[in-house]
Amino acid sequence: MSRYTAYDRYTSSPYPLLKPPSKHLQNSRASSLTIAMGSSQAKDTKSSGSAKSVAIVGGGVSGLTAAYKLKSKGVNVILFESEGYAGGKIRSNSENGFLWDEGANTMTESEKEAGRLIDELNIRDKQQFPLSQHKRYIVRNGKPELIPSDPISLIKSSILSTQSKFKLLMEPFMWRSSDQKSSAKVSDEYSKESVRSFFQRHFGKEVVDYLIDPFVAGTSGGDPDSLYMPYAFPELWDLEKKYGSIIAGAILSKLKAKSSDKGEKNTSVKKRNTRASFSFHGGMQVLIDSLSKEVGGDNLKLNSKVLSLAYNYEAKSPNGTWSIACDTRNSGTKDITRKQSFDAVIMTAPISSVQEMKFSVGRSPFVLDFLPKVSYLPFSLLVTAFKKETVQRPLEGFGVLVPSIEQKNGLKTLGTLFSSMMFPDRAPSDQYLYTTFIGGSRNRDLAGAPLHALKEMATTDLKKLLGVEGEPTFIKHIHWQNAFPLYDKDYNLVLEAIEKMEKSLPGFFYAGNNKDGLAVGKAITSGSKVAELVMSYLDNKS
Ligand SMILES: Cc1cc2nc3c(=O)[nH]c(=O)nc-3n(C[C@H](O)[C@H](O)[C@H](O)COP(=O)(O)OP(=O)(O)OC[C@H]3O[C@@H](n4cnc5c(N)ncnc54)[C@H](O)[C@@H]3O)c2cc1C
Ligand SMILES: C=Cc1c2[nH]c(c1C)Cc1[nH]c(c(CCC(=O)O)c1C)Cc1[nH]c(c(C)c1CCC(=O)O)Cc1[nH]c(c(C)c1C=C)C2
Repeated sequence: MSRYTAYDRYTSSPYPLLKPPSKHLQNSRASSLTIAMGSSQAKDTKSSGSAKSVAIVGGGVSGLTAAYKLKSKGVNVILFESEGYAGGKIRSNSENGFLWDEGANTMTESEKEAGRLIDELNIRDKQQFPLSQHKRYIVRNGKPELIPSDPISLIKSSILSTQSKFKLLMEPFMWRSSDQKSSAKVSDEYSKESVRSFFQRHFGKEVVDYLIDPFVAGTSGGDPDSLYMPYAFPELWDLEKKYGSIIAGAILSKLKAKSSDKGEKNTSVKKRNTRASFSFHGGMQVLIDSLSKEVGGDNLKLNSKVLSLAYNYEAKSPNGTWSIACDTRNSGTKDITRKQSFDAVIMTAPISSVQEMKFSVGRSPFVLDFLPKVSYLPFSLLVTAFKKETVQRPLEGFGVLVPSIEQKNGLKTLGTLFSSMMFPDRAPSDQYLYTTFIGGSRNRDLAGAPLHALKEMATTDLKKLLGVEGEPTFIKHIHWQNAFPLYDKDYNLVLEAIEKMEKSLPGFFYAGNNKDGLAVGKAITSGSKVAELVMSYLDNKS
């Protein structure tokens, strides 16, 4: 299974053996439909008999989920994917007894839609939970320290100074009842506050340096100065608005949720630990393969890079249709192909790709100059294996994260997943497999370093942290030039521009991780929700 992309460079080894819902946007959808269609057009067409057709652009997990959901409701779908494979930022690979993920390594069911999809696809029995997943490490003074997993062990641990522990204990005193008149003040004062400033106000600098900084690096590739609270942690941002203290707020809202759950039946989904991370036997690819199978090969147009989208309508008819032109040269076709007549379009390609596409409405071009430039984070992943006897201090668990401040101890990587400790069947039994992340907003330049330099960085850090000796027995390099969008200070402008596109273009919908959050579960929810919106749009279209 080897796949090379033009979009993201993939370099093979020279060693053969070797939680942000964009509520503002979701709420605005109903009004955008009214504007796009006019109230006189809103007729029920369920009984019209003719099947509707929808074009989906982008075959990542959000596009595949949208296609699967629509198809299961009887809608004709065609999914256009520029690469020769589906999955986008999810893909697994295997060679010589090793199996590794090149994009997302794990996911959770924090989003209900993710659990629902796994059940619908019938892949529950393929779920694979990492061994000792709660053992996660942070580097302090050059050494990996276990991150305490509950408040008592945090107080007991040596990961924070006494002063920081005291500040943590005092944070609940920032609490205000939600009906206090000044309740919105804190967040208003610090409107668009950076992640660093927010957590520093609540917990102090050391907590930011040793807990928040590595956490945001390990979940978004960002850093506390570039990320902004309303987009990076919308739930905590809202909790503060409501309660002042985030610890007290979290406890109170958990209690409220528990009491409102009491009446509900104890379903198997409810009993599941939705926060646990997992993959599948065969890697994250299992999810993609299963979705692709459901969507069906004929509906999945690979090697089809969308170049332009046109909304065509006739003066006297209220209902227009979309046509799409794509470059299919990679699939052996000589030319640009035009596919006609879709009732709606779901766009899941990154904004940077949308900016390269041409849009038109009738005979007029629809110019996208209002779409701001999105900043994307580059990454290199180094997958390495070492003979077990050459690793002096192997650690059990999920992985280790390196706080920025620890760069002073010569560490250059952002963190390493203990891939075969989590999933022992992914490497021969005499070897350990690791996945090391380099780059992100902390070290944009390092992400593009040549392989020999990246290999040196990864092995040097693994030597310091785990005591690996000698050369890796196996190495793979994956480079993502645009791994994640950075939800920075002005990300609201991007979200507003997406909303403007949706309002201005009839039957045009946007979904995916450039809008609704980075986690795989959020991309699934995004695809699922957009399919529902499209269904109600189609039902209202005559
Ligand atoms: C290295 C890495 C590690 C990650 N780790 C995790 C993790 O452990 N857990 C987790 O929950 N999430 C993780 N993520 C994030 C998660 O994988 C992504 O956010 C999610 O998969 C995005 O899905 P998507 O469908 O929104 O976008 P994408 O997967 O980016 O899909 C968009 C698709 O659009 C296609 N496209 C672009 N332009 C065009 C065009 N012109 N025409 C047609 N198609 C086009 C692209 O080829 C792509 O397939 C990770 C991501 C990366 C990169
Ligand atoms: C060091 C860099 C990275 C590592 N993984 C990612 C990066 C950038 C990418 C990533 N990992 C997760 C997500 C989803 C985030 C979400 O909102 O759920 C993304 C985009 C999953 C994840 N990884 C870590 C945590 C705490 C989570 C959240 C889910 C969970 O709790 O399991 C921590 C972590 N990431 C990396 C390492 C080495 C590590 C911890 C030791 C690598």
